[in-house]
Order: sequence, then structure tokens, then C-alpha cells
Amino acid sequence: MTTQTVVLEGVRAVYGTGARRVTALDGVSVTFERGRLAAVMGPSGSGKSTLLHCAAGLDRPAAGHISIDGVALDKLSEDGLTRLRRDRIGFVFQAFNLVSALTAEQNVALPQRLAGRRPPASDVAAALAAVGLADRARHRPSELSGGEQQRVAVARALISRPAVVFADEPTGALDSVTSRQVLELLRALVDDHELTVVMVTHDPVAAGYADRVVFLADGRVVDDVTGPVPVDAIAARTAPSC
Ligand SMILES: Nc1ncnc2c1ncn2[C@@H]1O[C@H](COP(=O)(O)OP(=O)(O)OP(=O)(O)O)[C@@H](O)[C@H]1O
Repeated sequence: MTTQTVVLEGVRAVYGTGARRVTALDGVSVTFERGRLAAVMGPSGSGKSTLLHCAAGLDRPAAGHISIDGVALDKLSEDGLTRLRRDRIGFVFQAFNLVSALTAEQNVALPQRLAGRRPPASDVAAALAAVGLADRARHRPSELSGGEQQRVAVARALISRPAVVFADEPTGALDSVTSRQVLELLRALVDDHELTVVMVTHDPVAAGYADRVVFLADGRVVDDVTGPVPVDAIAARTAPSC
């Protein structure tokens, strides 16, 4: 199996047309390796979310090639892309995106249920145990703290045993103590289970948990630092220049 889980080659992404045309990604080539936690940073509007959406097959780029675990996304039909996202990709969002009427275990099982499958109860229990929430399986989101809700979202992302988890500002809605717990969890999943995580973040502390930090500006990769990268160094690179 390839160690290069996510490969982007010369990816261009464009929104709008005519005077409203914006080049969000301007020829991005970057590879994310298996069993690593990578952070993607850069100023607002630099293309981070677009990179994540293209890499995850949520948006199709205007040019370039993307593959996940050796599967070329541009060769897939819409149905094929949907299956790839469901079976090989996990998502964690800033806003947790849990269904409030469902318990933690029902939320974890939901993506598979929507795909017409019934995940074994042991898989759901194992995913909740992996995020330290075995004893909260029957709780609804309103009965959980923000950090616990995000850990349920991480368990939901793990249930399909994905090739890669894309996390978009996973700690953006959490306080610093809870953020640390979620980041330590992601770090442990990468270290202990060879999970591959690509995390967009504005937070130098979050990026400090990564093995590598890719910096974007104006839709291009402008720096790519393999770490552990000290938080001070990340903060210095991301500080707005006066
Ligand atoms: N749906 C859209 N329609 C038009 N332009 C868009 C759209 N989404 C993003 N853009 C533009 O594409 C560029 C990249 O946006 P993107 O959201 O990828 O940046 P970002 O680095 O994730 O920003 P932020 O940190 O603020 O979330 C920006 O100039 C943005 O205005």
C-alpha cells in the first residue's frame, strides 16, 4: 500500500466567472503521507478550505490531479466520489455537526446507516472507546460538553476506518483546555492507529501537534515545514506583517 495517502498535483480551483472570477488554488502540489498529522495554515482567503474540499472530493478542481490511497478522483463518477467519501474519508468540522435528537452511538453509526448499512455494535463501541467515550454512548449531544461532542464527531469519522480524516478547524469552537484534549486525541490516533489526518487550522497551538505544517498564501504553497514545529515558529510565520 502506498505511504502517500493524499496526492495533489498542479491543482487549480476557480470560483465565479468574468469580473467575479477568483483563483482559490493556483497550481497546488502537495502530498500527505499515511500515519501523519499535517496542519494546513495560511491567512483568511488563502485557499485552505478549498484545498480540503478538493482533496476530499467535495469540489472538483478546474485542473490538476488528486488521488486518495491510489484512487484518482478525476476518474470517478459522482456516485464513485460519493462512495469514496463514505468509505475512505472521515470528516471533522468546527461545528461538530451532530444530530441533536440522536445519542452518541446513533450519531457515530449515522453515516453508515444513511448508506443503507448497519455497522456492528462492536464497531460503534470500539470507535467511542477509541475517543474515550465508552460510557457516554447513550448520551445526546446536549448532555455532552463541547469537547465530548467533538470526540463523538471524531468517532463518527473513524467508523468507516478511513484512509484519511480531513478536519476543518476542529478546535475552532472549543476553549483552550478542551482544544488540547481533542488535539491530544487526534495525535494519539495518528500515533497508535496510523491514522492520517489533514487539519486546517488558524491556531499555532493546534498546528504544534502536527508532524508537518503546510502554509498557503494566495492559493499557493509558500512553505512546508516538517516538525515537530515549535508553536513560536508557527506563530511567527502566521503573524500578520505590519
Ligand atoms: N463559493 C465561493 N464563491 C466564490 N468565491 C469563493 C467561494 N469560496 C471561496 N471563495 C474564494 O476563494 C478564495 C479561497 O477561499 P477559502 O475559503 O478556500 O480560503 P480559506 O483560507 O479557507 O479562508 P478562511 O481562513 O477565511 O476560512 C477566497 O478568495 C474566497 O473569497
